Amino acid sequence: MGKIVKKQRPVNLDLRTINQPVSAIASILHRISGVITFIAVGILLWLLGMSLSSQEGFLQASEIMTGFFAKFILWGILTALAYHICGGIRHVLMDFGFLEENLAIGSASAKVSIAIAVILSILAGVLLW
Ligand code: HEM
Repeated sequence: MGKIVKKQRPVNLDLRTINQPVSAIASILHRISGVITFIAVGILLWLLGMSLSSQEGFLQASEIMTGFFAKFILWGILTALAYHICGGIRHVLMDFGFLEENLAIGSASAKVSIAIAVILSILAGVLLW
């Protein structure tokens, strides 16, 4: 006997039209910040290699880092790293059972990690400019 399935089921797969809970936003940001951090490792190693190659290399790296665009990229990297670490610590605390895994704690800890990352991002901006 076939299953009885409602023909008009609610289907909404357009993520832009779904009101995402803060924990979902925190999760998406954690993935994006992880990918940015991964790309950043290459950029920072390239810069480190240049600065250690010779005296001229060091001056060249210093020169690159005085530009607004380079500072903006570095600020983005530091912001992504700050958020990734905050979100990562939240994950670790949940995994070890220090934070209860329920909706209220999940939402509150997501808000706290985003807020701390915003503060660290502002501090990174102050440090760079
Ligand atoms: C070079 C440094 C790092 C890079 C490139 C990096 C990159 C990534 C990437 C790409 C993911 C996968 C995200 C996903 O699939 O949703 C991830 C996950 C994760 N990262 Fe990092 N990460 C770095 C440092 C850190 C640090 C310092 C922490 C600790 C605070 C951390 C904690 C985590 C945790 C807990 C997860 C798993 C999250 C989950 O279960 O959804 N990561 N990382």
